[in-house]
Amino acid sequence: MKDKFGRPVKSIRVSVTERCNLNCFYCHREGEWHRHHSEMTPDEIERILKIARELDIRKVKFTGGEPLCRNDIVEIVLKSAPLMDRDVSLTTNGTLLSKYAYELKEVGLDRVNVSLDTLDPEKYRRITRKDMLNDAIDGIYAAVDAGLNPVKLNMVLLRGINEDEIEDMIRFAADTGAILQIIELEAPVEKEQTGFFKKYHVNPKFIEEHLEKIAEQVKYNELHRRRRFVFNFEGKKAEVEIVRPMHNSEFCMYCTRIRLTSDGKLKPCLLRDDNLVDILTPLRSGATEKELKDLFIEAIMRREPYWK
Ligand SMILES: Nc1nc2c(ncn2[C@@H]2O[C@H](COP(=O)(O)OP(=O)(O)OP(=O)(O)O)[C@@H](O)[C@H]2O)c(=O)[nH]1
Ligand code: SF4
Ligand code: SF4
Repeated sequence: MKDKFGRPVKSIRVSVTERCNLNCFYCHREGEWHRHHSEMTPDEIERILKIARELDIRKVKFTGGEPLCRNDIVEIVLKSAPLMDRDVSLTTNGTLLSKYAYELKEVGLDRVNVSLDTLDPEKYRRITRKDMLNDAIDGIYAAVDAGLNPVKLNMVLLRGINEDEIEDMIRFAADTGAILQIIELEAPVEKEQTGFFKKYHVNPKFIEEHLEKIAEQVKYNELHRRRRFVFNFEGKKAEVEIVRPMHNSEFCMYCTRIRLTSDGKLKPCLLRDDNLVDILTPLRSGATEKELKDLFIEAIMRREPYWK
């Protein structure tokens, strides 16, 4: 199904919890700024995903907070995977992944993105306020070993903190067989002028320009219209994607995602909080499938590109 701007909706990002065992200073919490404690059950998630599937949404990504903080995450994936035949993935900070990677693979998880901004324990502590770098690294190795493929590493570029680690991160990703995603710090327009954003934001365009020169192959990520640069790094194959969401009208033009917040609201855009559609409350009060599907369609119709 397409929205008013002709953009098809192909994937859903389901936040299963807003809890997290880390506390990164820049966290955008998948755009969930309202604090709440209610979470959807695996059966409720399954019911909502069935409706998504009827609307031809066939890819799901589980997010949080930290999705592995849910001790029923395996059940959630087990129930959801058969509905989404194309791509079942999860974005995690990796610290609990060595415990779950094999089981998640078994119940239908295809791939995983792991947040890793630095390989320096001191900087990791500064960013996440926790001393868990080794747990995250163990989680990455477990994910590769379990056959989750691809494993992507998400590195948010932070001025004055990890700009000097790009080579080390490329080396680590190439050594582990992971794809490195270098991500621009992002914020909605009203937060763009804050001291915080100005202090840490770096435009990663210069990295893209450099990779354009050295790449042996440029693959095209059809899902996001992002380019993936493949090159030889110290004798190993390295793959790097640059995620540049800020003021990127192309990124929004080809946005095919809708979100479901952990308290059951359909969220048409990461950067907006004023157009949510509550689907969980009607579901809990006995709404029919038709009524729930209409709510889903309403949320799709509220989608609009953020950067135009
Ligand atoms: N503006 C915007 N940024 C997004 C959106 N989805 C993801 N991002 C950015 O991309 C970063 C990485 O997100 P991931 O959850 O790893 O997913 P992804 O890389 O977009 O997706 P895949 O490559 O399919 O795994 C996030 O931290 C955001 O900065 C979105 O819908 N809108
Ligand atoms: S690990 Fe992710 S969800 Fe948790 S605090 Fe850091 S950025 Fe936020
Ligand atoms: S419209 Fe743009 S900002 Fe909003 S979710 Fe899609 S890509 Fe992100």
